[in-house]
Amino acid sequence: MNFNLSQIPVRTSQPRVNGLTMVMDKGLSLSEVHNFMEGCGPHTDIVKLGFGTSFVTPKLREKIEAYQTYNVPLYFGGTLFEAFLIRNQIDDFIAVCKDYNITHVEVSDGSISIPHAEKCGYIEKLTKHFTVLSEVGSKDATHIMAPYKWIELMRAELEAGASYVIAEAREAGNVGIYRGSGEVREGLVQEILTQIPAEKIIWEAPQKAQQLYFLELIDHNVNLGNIAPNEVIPLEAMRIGLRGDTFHLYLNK
Ligand SMILES: O=C(O)[C@H](CS(=O)(=O)O)OP(=O)(O)O
Repeated sequence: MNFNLSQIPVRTSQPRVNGLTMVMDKGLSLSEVHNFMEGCGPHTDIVKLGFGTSFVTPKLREKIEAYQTYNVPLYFGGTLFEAFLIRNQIDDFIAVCKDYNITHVEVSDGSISIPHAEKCGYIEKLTKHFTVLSEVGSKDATHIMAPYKWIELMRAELEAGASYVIAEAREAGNVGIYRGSGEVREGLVQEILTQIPAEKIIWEAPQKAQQLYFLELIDHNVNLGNIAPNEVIPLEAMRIGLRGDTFHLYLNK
């Protein structure tokens, strides 16, 4: 930290296993990656190259290598996994990830329907090669799942070998664990937490109010995802009580 300030809650340290900040990169250029890492590397634990952006991003290899020089694990968005899967190209997906020395993959079914046993089979298969993050929740706002179902799917995916389960929200934070307005489905979240350890869940929380909800509900070391690159430092300050929204959380009254 840059100077001494008392009553700052202790953050887990990198490489973190909880307290993760997962960032969604939707197409930063090579030089922007270097700038981003210079400014936010100590507070960025994992980077998702969003949806199919990797297919069209110029200098992809150099960009991935750049992240790797900063020791930040990265993975292709779940949509890209689904794009390979629906084209019967899962072995090509594995080959591409290996070719780029990618260590993490996301297994999701947000845009397509996969029988759950089959999804768990992909998780199992991919854990032989990579650290797997699996995602629960649909990108279709009309697809509402009961809390018991979320719990059942999350539990099965962790048992299949996923290191974390990601709770779907999309880039806007308006589906999955949120209502269309962005409001948290609080009953759902709280019920999930009765059965699934918080350290094993990455909550997609692109909006500040959503991040704040989880910081207050769990703690400052909650795993949060789909954070925009320019929101990494503000989130880090908010985690430790240095933003108005959390200012009083850690002060001895
Ligand atoms: O990166 C992806 O594939 C998508 C992007 S968004 O969240 O739908 O905007 O996310 P994912 O949660 O990884 O499926």
